[in-house]
Amino acid sequence: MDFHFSLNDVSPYTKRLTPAHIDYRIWPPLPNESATWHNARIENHVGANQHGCSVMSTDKIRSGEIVIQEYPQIKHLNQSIINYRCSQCFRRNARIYCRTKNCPWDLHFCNKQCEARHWSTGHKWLCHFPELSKYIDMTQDNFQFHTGETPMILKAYFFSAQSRIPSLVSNISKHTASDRKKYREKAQLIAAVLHLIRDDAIDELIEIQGQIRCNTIAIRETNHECGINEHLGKAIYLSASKMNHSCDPNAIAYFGKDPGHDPCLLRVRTSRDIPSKQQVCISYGFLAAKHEQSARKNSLNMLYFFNCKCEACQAGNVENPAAYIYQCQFCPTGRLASGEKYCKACNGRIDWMRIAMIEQKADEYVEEGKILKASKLQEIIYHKSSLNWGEAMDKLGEHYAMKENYDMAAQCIMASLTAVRDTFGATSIETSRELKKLASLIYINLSTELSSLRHIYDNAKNIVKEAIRVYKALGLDEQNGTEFEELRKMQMILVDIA
Ligand SMILES: C[S@@+](CC[C@H](N)C(=O)[O-])C[C@H]1O[C@@H](n2cnc3c(N)ncnc32)[C@H](O)[C@@H]1O
Repeated sequence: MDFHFSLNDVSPYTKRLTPAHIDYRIWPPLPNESATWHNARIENHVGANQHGCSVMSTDKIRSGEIVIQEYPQIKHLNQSIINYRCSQCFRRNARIYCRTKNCPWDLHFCNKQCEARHWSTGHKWLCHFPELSKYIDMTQDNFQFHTGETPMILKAYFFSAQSRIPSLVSNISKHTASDRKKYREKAQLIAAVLHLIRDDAIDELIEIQGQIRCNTIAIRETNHECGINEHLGKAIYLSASKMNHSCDPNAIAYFGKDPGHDPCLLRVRTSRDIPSKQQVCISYGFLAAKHEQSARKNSLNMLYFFNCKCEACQAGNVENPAAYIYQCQFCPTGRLASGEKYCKACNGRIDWMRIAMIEQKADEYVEEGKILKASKLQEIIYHKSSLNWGEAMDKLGEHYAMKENYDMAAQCIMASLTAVRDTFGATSIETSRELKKLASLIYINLSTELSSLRHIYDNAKNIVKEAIRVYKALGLDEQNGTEFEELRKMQMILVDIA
């Protein structure tokens, strides 16, 4: 990456400020945003198979309980939305400018309080340095995205007058040589512009970029009306960042809506019951149910610099449902991964040539929009618990729904729900989506076919009830309020009909 800025460029600016002015002690302390764990605590493990700190349950935790709610210690709004989102609270409709005329950072705020808070927690200081915004942050590549923009690095550097974020891992020795070179270049430029006087400033600024890269959480907001998941920015949560990754996580991190609708408030909820003294883990984006083990390992190594030792990976021999998509040609139970010569259940020799031909023809039909024909072929080759079968049934369900045949559509989504539930578990985001779809279809059916009402009525009641349970267990009742309200209304109407 080119910074378009050399150290020679620094001198005209640094003349304006002496090292004493820029000494780190004048940076305002950041407010302490630490959070409390419920039925869990951070423990420090030392040992061969351990990965530093982790979060352990101190008591039995029930599925759906919130283990932590936390505001970020350091956050940064996505550069592409600074014109309409508040740089302090990330809310929409930001119209107030920074108090400095011609603020080099071009920030917007939703009200004077947000502007004042941003000003007093570092912006007052950054406003003196147009060169930091113009030269260092002008490149918007992936590298910048991962390491954090200059304000984030500086807030971390001056955090509580310490020189790096306390106790966060950086795994710096595992980052690639070329990335470390880029960290050094950026650290040198920052140190030169700010005239940092500490001998170890450069090393600390490098370490911080590693810490940001290994611990930042992307803040997202889902607009449920149009289904868009907007990336608002990134942040460091000092307590939640102690949670390790698992490819089969027992907790989910999300940005819920608190009464004040703070888009940056992070919540972590358990997605199944957790016995006492067990690790509470989230997923950093890779799931055993969805991604193959080698792909997960490679991605985690590349993005976060660790070799995953979660229980799902340790088990090793656990069959990855995502890989076992085919149905044995001879027995109803056999489930096969691509290329396996024999079925483990009946020992039958598999004819892969035939499977490949059927699959290719089915794909052609899908491309031509002949969904019904495609599904007839897919039914022959895909296992009924596989996601491929789930997707096929989803498409067919859509096809019937377009033709207003809601009964058939509901039957297809029921098959898709079975595959998704078998893959991701009964209490999972994926299952909740299928349940919601199915509840809506059965509900429409209920209102359009009053004559055959009885046979679908019980079904509707059970599906809506199950959807409500899953939404509550995963915190989707708050996170996805509009949909939850719809389910609630359906439930009330179903009771009235009875
Ligand atoms: C956000 S931190 C989690 C807390 C960290 N264990 C600590 O001591 O602060 C992420 C780092 O923890 C370690 N880690 C997390 N999950 C892991 C896993 N499943 N296997 C091995 N190391 C893991 C890696 O070093 C990773 O970069």
